[in-house]
Amino acid sequence: MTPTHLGPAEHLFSAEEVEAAIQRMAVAINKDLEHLTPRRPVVLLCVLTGAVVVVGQLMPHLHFPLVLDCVQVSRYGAETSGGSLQWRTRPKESLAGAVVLLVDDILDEGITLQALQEYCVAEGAAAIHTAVMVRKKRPRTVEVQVDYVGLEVPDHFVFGYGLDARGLGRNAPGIFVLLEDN
Ligand SMILES: O=P(O)(O)OC[C@H]1O[C@H](OP(=O)(O)OP(=O)(O)O)[C@H](O)[C@@H]1O
Ligand SMILES: Nc1nc2[nH]cnc2c(=O)[nH]1
Repeated sequence: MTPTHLGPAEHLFSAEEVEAAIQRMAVAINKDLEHLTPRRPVVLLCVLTGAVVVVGQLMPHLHFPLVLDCVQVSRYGAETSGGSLQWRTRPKESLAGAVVLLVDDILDEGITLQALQEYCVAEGAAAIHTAVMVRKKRPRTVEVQVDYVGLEVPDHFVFGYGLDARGLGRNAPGIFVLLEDN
């Protein structure tokens, strides 16, 4: 169902398609991480706010010991183009020596994920794995390594499944293109 209160939108992926993609990501992540025997559980870092939905769906499919923590950064706010990265909340877990699984909803320019990877390195993470629910098909502003990708979306502003359109639409059941901004 297309949410009408956000204006005209194009439906890209249904909830079922997104859930299937998240499950495929979980299979790939399990393959890489469930046979590790780290001295401590994997630290799953949920990149708030948008990743809350993908993390909630991914976690029950992950079959290795993990602790959930979050980091909150923002560079879009109510806009559809990004600005400078604002740090809101840092992780509570120590990342020193930890295997970190960074999970975000979208990779667009790559600035957010790159900054978070640099943060994890600076905090002494032993290994960093990165997963995004959707990756935008566009040239990246910065070089960034992504290990697990759910779905590819065209170079338009998208919302749904945790992704917002001016603060709304995070609960939209699927992924949509916001037409009036594209
Ligand atoms: O690859 P980039 O161009 O850096 O963009 C990706 C980031 O943009 C969105 O966050 P946003 O700043 O909108 O915060 P939010 O998660 O609170 O919506 C999204 O959740 C990613 O973290
Ligand atoms: N909601 C949303 N957030 C983003 N952050 C970077 N790109 C996007 C996008 O297309 N939609």
